[in-house]
Parts: sequence; structure tokens; C-alpha cells
Amino acid sequence: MARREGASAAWDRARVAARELGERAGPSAARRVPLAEALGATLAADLPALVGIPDCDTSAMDGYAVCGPGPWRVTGRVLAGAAPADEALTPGTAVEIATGAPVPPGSTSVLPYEHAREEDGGTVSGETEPDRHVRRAGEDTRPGDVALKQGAPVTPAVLGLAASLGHDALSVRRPSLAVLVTGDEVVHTGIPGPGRVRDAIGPMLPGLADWAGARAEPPARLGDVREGLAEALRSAAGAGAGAGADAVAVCGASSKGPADHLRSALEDLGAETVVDGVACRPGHPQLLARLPEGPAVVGLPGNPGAALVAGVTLLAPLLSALAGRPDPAAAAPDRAELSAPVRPHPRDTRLVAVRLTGSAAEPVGHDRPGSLRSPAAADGYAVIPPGWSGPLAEIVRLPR
Ligand SMILES: Nc1nc2c(c(=O)[nH]1)N[C@H]1C(S)=C(S)[C@@H](COP(=O)(O)OP(=O)(O)OC[C@H]3O[C@@H](n4cnc5c(N)ncnc54)[C@H](O)[C@@H]3O)O[C@H]1N2
Ligand code: MOO
Repeated sequence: MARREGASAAWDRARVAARELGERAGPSAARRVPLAEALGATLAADLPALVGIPDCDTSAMDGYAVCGPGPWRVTGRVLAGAAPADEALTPGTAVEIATGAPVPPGSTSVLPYEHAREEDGGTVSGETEPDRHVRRAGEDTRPGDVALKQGAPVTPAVLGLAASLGHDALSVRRPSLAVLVTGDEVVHTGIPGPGRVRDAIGPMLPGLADWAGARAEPPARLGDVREGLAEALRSAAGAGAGAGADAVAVCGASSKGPADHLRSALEDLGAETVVDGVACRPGHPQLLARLPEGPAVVGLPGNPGAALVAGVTLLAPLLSALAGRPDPAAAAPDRAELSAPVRPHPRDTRLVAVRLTGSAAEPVGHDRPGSLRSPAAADGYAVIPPGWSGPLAEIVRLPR
């Protein structure tokens, strides 16, 4: 196996390496999907306006579209959805109008009902200023304007915007993450028997993948067999039938035990190792490699607390780069003051689960690599490098 970075990588260097590997692999393929399937993906192309907002001059208020100075004789009524009128209003006339309805040509402003006085003979009067409460065609967006640049995450607001601009489908990227859960002792439902353990990593991965703009495939479950792992990696990479994933997460098998076959399986496949261990606690056996077929492999340590740290250290930077968007874990570089003392590790960066209140970070406690109790109650991790002397620490957010 070709080695690029022999010893454990420093924690911040590992994050950069994961991001760079994703960028080197290039963004994942773009696909056109209906709006209803685009939430959480990343725009693969700029979003143009297929229609102006508004598409014609419309009223911003319920009231009267008026022409010139008042009082005005009311000559009709226009509701939203009506076709724009051909006939222009003449000075001294008005039409009753609904919010969103097209104002007739010649309208100089809209007088809201609240400001209108009804006079005898079907006339109204009131104070108004030119152009008041009229939305001119294209005032918000002109046809052809780029309303949003590629790389934007598709949020509920983006879907609403796309629909208002006339789109039924969007060109998006959403890298796929194949998931391999290893371990003869790992069970997937119910209460584990003696010596068994419930898979606690597989259930975290869809949320972690979504957070980074990717989609996790349903997990494949493997025993602790080297050939089985190599075969599963080859198949996840797209050798044989079926499309390959953009990245593969392997849960467990990352350490040095007799049943930990990830490194040897990667060697069998001729993979390039990019990060072989990270100098952090928990999570030091995590691993990043690239298969000859192209997909990146992230080795998540079997201890679930360590796997989550690897999720923010290697997986999120990699997947977000493949999606063509910023790393969500690094999106808001944040610092906070720790409200209780924390001891740094002599060599490794500690990731300490914290709750955030204002500018204070309170360590949750109960930090154990085999447990998720602490991160489950946390907003993020305080980053405690060796030699840290506090109380300010960098904060890496967890997906909420
Ligand atoms: N000699 C050494 N032993 C270990 C080292 C080391 O450096 N030298 N590192 C320790 C650390 S730190 C971690 S973390 C683990 C990593 O282990 P693996 O990735 O090889 O995973 P396993 O050995 O299969 O399992 C470790 C532990 O986690 C449980 N597990 C595994 N998969 C899951 C899952 N999907 N959900 C919940 N729990 C899981 C498994 O039953 C074990 O208890 O290695 C240490 N050892
Ligand atoms: O670092 Mo292990 O990854 O402590 O649980």
C-alpha cells in the first residue's frame, strides 16, 4: 500500500488532508432531480430566474390602484390571478385591488383600505405617494438573473425560491457513502446478548452524511474476515455490477487486533493511504485511504465515541468537498471559554464534548471513547491541543 503520511497525522492536518482528498477527487457527479428530492443536496449549477419576481406590476396591499391625485372614481375590481389589464387607468380613476393582483397600466400608486375614505358616488380619497405599494415587474428578480450560485446547500428556502423562479427540477450533487459495519460481535436490532454489542455507528452515519451534503447507503454487515472486507470494499467501489459509491465508511476493524483487517484489506486492494492514524483522543486509529477505482475510504474506529470524532475529523471534510460545499464542522470557526478546567494530553489533541451557552463552553463530562452519552448531550467539541492553557478553546460543532 503506497504511504503518503506515515506516522499519525496532527488532528488539524488530518482535517485538511480529508478536505484535499475530496477536492482532488473532484465534485461528485451532478444529477437532475425533482424539487421534492433535492433537499439537503448541493446546487451543481447557478440557479437562473426563468421568470421575473414579480412577473408584472402588482399590488403589495389590498386597497385601490389609483391614477394621479385623488379623489378617484372606482371603476372595477382586480383579484390575484387576473391577467394584466390592457386598458390603462385614467387620471382620477381607481380599481379595487387585491394583494398580488396586477395593477392596471397607468396606476401611480396603491391606497390601502385602511387609508382610504369612501365618498359619495363610488369615489374614494386618501393620502398617497407615487409608486407606493406597487411592486414593479422584476423589482426583486429579473428574468435570467442568477438568484443563487452553485455550491449552495439546498435548504427549504432554496426549494421555495427555485419553485418561485419556475423550476420543477434542480441540478444537484449528493455524493453517496457506502457503509460497511464490521464485527462478529455486532448486532443490529434488539437487546444484545452477553458479549454482543448493538451497532451504534451505523445509525449515526445518515445524519452525519446529510450534514455534509451526502447520502449514506443502507449499511452492509460484515464479520471479521479479511477477504470479506476486501471484497466488500471492492464492490462498494463499483467493481462488478452496480454503480460505485463516492466514498466508503468502514466501521471498526481500524486497530491492531487479530480481527482488525482494514489496513491489510486496503493493502490487498492496492489502496493509497492518506492518513494512517490521527493524533487525537478519542479516535486515534482513524484512517483515510483511496482505492485504485477512485473512492475514498474512511476508517471509523469501532468505539462509537471515537467513530463520531472521526466523523467530524475525516468524514465531514471529505464528503462536503465531494459535494462541493464548505465543511459543516468548520463552517463557523468558533471559540468559547471553558467553564471548567480541562487537562491537555501530552501528545494528542483532545476533543472534549461541550454544551454551549453564549460564549461559554461547559464540558459535559462522562468522556469515554466507547460511549456516546457525552456527545449526545453536547453541542460540539472543544479542541484541546497538547500544551493548551485555556480558557479559550476552538469549538467544532456537532450536527444537531
Ligand atoms: N493494541 C491496541 N489496541 C487498541 C488500540 C491500539 O492503539 N492498540 N486502540 C484502541 C482504540 S483507541 C480504539 S478506538 C479501538 C478501535 O478498534 P477497531 O476500530 O479495531 O474496532 P473493533 O476492535 O472492532 O472494536 C472496538 C470496540 O468497539 C466496539 N464496536 C465495534 N463496532 C461497533 C459498532 N458498530 N457499534 C458499537 N460498538 C462497536 C467493539 O465491540 C469493541 O468494543 O481499538 C482499541 N484497541
Ligand atoms: O481513540 Mo479510541 O479511538 O480511544 O476509542
